[in-house]
Amino acid sequence: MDYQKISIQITPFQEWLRDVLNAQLAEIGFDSFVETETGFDAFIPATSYSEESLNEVLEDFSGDFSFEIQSEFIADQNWNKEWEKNYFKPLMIGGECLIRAPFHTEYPEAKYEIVIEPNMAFGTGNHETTASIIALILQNDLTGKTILDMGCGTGILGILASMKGARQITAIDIDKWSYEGTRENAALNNITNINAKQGDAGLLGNEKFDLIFANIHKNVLLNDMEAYNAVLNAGGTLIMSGFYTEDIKDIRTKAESLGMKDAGFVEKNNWVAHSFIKKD
Ligand SMILES: C[S@@+](CC[C@H](N)C(=O)[O-])C[C@H]1O[C@@H](n2cnc3c(N)ncnc32)[C@H](O)[C@@H]1O
Repeated sequence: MDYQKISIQITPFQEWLRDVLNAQLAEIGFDSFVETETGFDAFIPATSYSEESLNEVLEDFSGDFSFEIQSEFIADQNWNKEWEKNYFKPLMIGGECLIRAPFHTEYPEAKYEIVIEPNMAFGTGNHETTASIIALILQNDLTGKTILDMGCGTGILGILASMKGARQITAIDIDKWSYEGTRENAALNNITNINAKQGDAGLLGNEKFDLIFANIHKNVLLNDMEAYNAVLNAGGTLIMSGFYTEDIKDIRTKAESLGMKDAGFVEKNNWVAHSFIKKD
């Protein structure tokens, strides 16, 4: 797929504005964001890009802020190179989980080493939401557990769960790149117990899980939480992420209305990963 890369510098720079713009641009089709010192780079499939829609989003803030915008067309075959060159560096989380690409040659040793082939799927550990869930997984023994990884992206969470002893992982993503990426990344890491599927909560059936990750976004979580709850074993944990601190109340209200118990949350740069336990 060809992509359009839009680099935006914000003056005066405000982190909260970067988060707000990322959320609003996601609504008009941008699907990946990379933070820069005074702004961010945003990526959108070239066929979905509309300069007019972008300007409409920025106009709302133009009274208080100015934006310097650069636009670059990235042909399909250049994407990996672009990523490799600029963004994806070996990353250590919690002192024991290293995430790297196959092309990295220098990296520290780690107890868990995850190799991710960068493509258009989300999930290299660089985003706060992924990093927070990885940190939570590292704190737990998953031996023998069954896992559902909703919105699996690169498959990174399911791969770590498998390395931590999970028995079987179902990984679902609505996006074809992510579904294919999860299969490829599982193979790259010699993981054989991840069953990747393309789709959404509509694919969930009778199979039950001990632990569910859903790092998607607020609206999908609110909409599909009932379906996640329905396939969670009693006493099992649902970890949701992909929303902001100010959204905790809505997420919690919905979870509690379904009979789940608040099991705490972690917060990183205003991004939240919230755990809930299904009552026995
Ligand atoms: C923020 S990424 C998370 C990727 C990875 N799990 C991680 O933690 O880094 C969200 C993923 O959810 C997928 N997604 C969006 N809506 C979905 C839905 N309704 N059901 C399943 N997956 C969805 C997107 O395609 C994307 O890959």
